[in-house]
Amino acid sequence: MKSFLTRPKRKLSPAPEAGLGDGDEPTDVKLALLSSLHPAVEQETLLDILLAHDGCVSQASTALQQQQHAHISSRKSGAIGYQRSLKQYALPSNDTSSSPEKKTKKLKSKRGSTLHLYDPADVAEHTPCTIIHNFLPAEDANDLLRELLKEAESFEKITFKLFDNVVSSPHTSSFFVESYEAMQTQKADYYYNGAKLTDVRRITPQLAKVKPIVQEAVNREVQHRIATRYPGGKKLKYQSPHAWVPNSAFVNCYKGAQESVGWHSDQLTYLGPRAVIGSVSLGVAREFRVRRVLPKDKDKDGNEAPSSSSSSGGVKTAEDDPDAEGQIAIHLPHNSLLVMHAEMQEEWKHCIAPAPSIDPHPVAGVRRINITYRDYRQRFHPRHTPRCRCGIPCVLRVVQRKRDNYGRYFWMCHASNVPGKEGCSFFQWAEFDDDGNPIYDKDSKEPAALTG
Ligand SMILES: O=C(O)CCC(=O)C(=O)O
Ligand SMILES: [Fe+2]
Repeated sequence: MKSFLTRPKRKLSPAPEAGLGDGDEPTDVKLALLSSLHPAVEQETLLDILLAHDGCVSQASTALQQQQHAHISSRKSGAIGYQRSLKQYALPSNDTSSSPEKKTKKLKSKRGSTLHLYDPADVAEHTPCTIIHNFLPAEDANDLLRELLKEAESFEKITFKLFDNVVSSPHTSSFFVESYEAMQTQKADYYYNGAKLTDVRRITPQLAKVKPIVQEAVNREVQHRIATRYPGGKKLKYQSPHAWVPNSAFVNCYKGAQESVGWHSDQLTYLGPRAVIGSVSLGVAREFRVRRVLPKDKDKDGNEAPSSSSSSGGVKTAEDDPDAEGQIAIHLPHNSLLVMHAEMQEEWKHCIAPAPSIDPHPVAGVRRINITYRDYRQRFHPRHTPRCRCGIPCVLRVVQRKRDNYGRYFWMCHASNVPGKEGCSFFQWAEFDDDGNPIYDKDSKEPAALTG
């Protein structure tokens, strides 16, 4: 059984008012105590409940008495999409000593563990994302799914260079834009992993129909997040103050349990800093894993840690330690909208992990379709951004892994990812105004007349 937490042994913090087993005892001792009080309940369930009560054995025990043991202990193994909330384990409480902030801290996943989230409230609280289930009218979701499954028949794998090898991502994808002109521009001007896209398509009728619905929901979620979770109820520094208006969509297809996408942050080169992305899932439910990127000065061998995010479509690299702070798995069922908020790409990485097994979907079979609607900003058109000595537009990255200059953006050569090309050592710090508009130095072309 895959419970919402899989973890190594850990120690829980003492509860504010410690009773029997509510102090600083190791988790194993607390579990043994709880187990002796509730011998019929599975260990995993007991640990879940213990965590939901901040390690307080007496509260966990009371909660267990109040719940129907049969219901809890008969939970079956991790069928993806099974709706479960951390809150179901928590007693209603007037306890002002346990602030939401404190709970977030304690429920966070730890090194080597995965926190599995199903409930939208848990996703909003523990990750930089929000999720809306049953997002579209059921028939619209199926129409979109059918349309994109047909498109996906001719999708191809993305190929890129990792160290000295040319590798391809173990899933297929294509890029959809709104006009014929945009298709031409995409093919001519834009670089992804150092190469130009050859497969750029015109937005399909169903993708176009769903776009305004996604737009409205994402803007609503962004405003809600700003008001409820950001310091002072204000947008983040460098986050755009304008409404999010998607003008393109990457569509991914995962055929079968083994197709996946490796750990990465999405490229900010054309989205700008603090980008927001609206991601629709259709077909087979899969796990979307996220993990916070921790800055560090040296790796375990004492070498300087590499400094930048990897780009979209990348796979696990030597710089990645996916277990550094544990992982969070967000379950993405058919017809859900996941909003990746402004703090996501700079501070977190994400992936679609290969699945041990999947539940086939009545329309999609073993396939999952994912659409990421994106807002390509005019000011980040490659005609405006710095070019390196190879003569191609630079990639925008952010310092994620080093404490020095942590969170600073920079432009660098894109070509080192191009199969067959070496690239140059071009580097330039990127400057933005408070709203994330690029400030280029006086000698560069200043896109002053542009908005967005
Ligand atoms: O399939 C997904 O849900 C995520 C895809 C993704 O991360 C990407 O396209 O950058
Ligand atoms: Fe991504």
